[in-house]
Amino acid sequence: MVLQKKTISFVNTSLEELVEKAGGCAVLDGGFATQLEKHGAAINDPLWSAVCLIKEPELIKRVHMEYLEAGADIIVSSSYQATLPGFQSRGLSLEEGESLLKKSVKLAVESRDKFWEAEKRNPGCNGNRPLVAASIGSYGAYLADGSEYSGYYGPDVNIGKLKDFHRRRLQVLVEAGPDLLAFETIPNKLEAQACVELLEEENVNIPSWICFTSVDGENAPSGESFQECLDVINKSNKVKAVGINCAPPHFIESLICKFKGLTGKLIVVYPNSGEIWDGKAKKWLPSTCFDDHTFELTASRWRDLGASLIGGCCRTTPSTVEAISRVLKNRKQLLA
Ligand SMILES: C[S+](C)CC[C@H](N)C(=O)O
Ligand SMILES: N[C@@H](CCS)C(=O)O
Ligand SMILES: [Zn+2]
Repeated sequence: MVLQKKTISFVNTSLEELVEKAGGCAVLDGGFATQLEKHGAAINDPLWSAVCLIKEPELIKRVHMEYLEAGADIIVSSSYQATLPGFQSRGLSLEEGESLLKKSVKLAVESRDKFWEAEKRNPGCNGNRPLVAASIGSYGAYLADGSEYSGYYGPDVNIGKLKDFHRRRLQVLVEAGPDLLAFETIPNKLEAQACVELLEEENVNIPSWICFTSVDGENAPSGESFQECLDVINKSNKVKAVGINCAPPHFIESLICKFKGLTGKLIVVYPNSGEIWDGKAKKWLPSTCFDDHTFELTASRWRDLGASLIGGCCRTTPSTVEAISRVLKNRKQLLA
C-alpha cells in the first residue's frame, strides 16, 4: 500500500503567511513571567523575568514548550526586561549582557525547533511552524517603577535618550535571528516614534509589531490619543502589526474597533487577565478579570472584529492559550 505523504513546507514563514495559514488569526503565547512564577521562579527583582536568563535558562525553555504545546503559533522571548544597563548594574560586563540577550532568542528558537521536530511528524500537523518574536520591553519596563502603565518618563527623557536606550539591545536581538520583533507595553507616542526611527536607522529587516498599554481603554497611558500614536507607526513599512498588550481584556473589543479605523496594519491583541500592576508594591492587585472560559468566549469576537494575532499577557497561562487556540483553530476547521 502506498501511503500518501502530506507535503509540509518547512521554509521560513512571514508573519502575513503565518496569519493566513492560521485561517486569518494566529495565536500568541500568554504571560511568560507569570508562568515562570508558577514554576517557583523568584522574579521580584529589578530584572523581573530576565533574572531567569542568568539563573534558570532551562525553566525558560520549559515555559516556551508549554506555550507551544498549548497551541501558540508565536512565542515571545524572555527579553522583556533584559537590558544592557540592567545587566551592568548587576555587575555583568557589556559582553556578558549581550550574550544573555542572544541567549533569550536562542532558548526560544531551540524550544521551537524541538517542538517542531516532533510536531511535523504528527499526522494532524497543520504545517504552521511557530515563529519566535524577540521581546523588546519599553523603557518604563527597565525603569521598573510602573511607568509602562503611566507613560510618564519625566522631563529629561527625550527621543535621543530613548533611542540610545533601545539601540544596542535592538542590534543584538536582531543579530540573534528571531523571526519577529515585539515592542511591548509602549506607553506613549515619543517611545513609538523612537522605535520607528530606530528600525529605519538600523535598517532592520525583521518584521515588527508595536504594542501599547492602556489604562483608560481609550488612549495610551500618557493620555495621548491612539490616533496620534498610530499616525507615527503608519508611516513605517517595517512595522507589520500594531496593537495592545498587558491592558485589561474588557478594553480590547472597543480598542480593536478604534485601531481598525486608524491603521491598515495587522492588529495584535494580548491583554492581561484584568488584574492591575502596582508598580510600587510590585504585585498584582485584584480587579475585574477574565478567566480562561471568558477568553475562549471572547477571542472569536476579537477575531471577527479584525484582530489577526491574539494571545494573553500577564497573569494568563498556558491554559488560557489553550482556550484561545481551541476556539480559533476549531473555527478554522469549521470554515475549511
Ligand atoms: C509588565 S510589568 C508587570 C513588568 C514588571 C515591571 N516592569 C517592574 O519591574 O516592576
Ligand atoms: N512578554 C512579557 C510581557 C510582559 S508585559 C511577558 O509575558 O512576561
Ligand atoms: Zn504583561
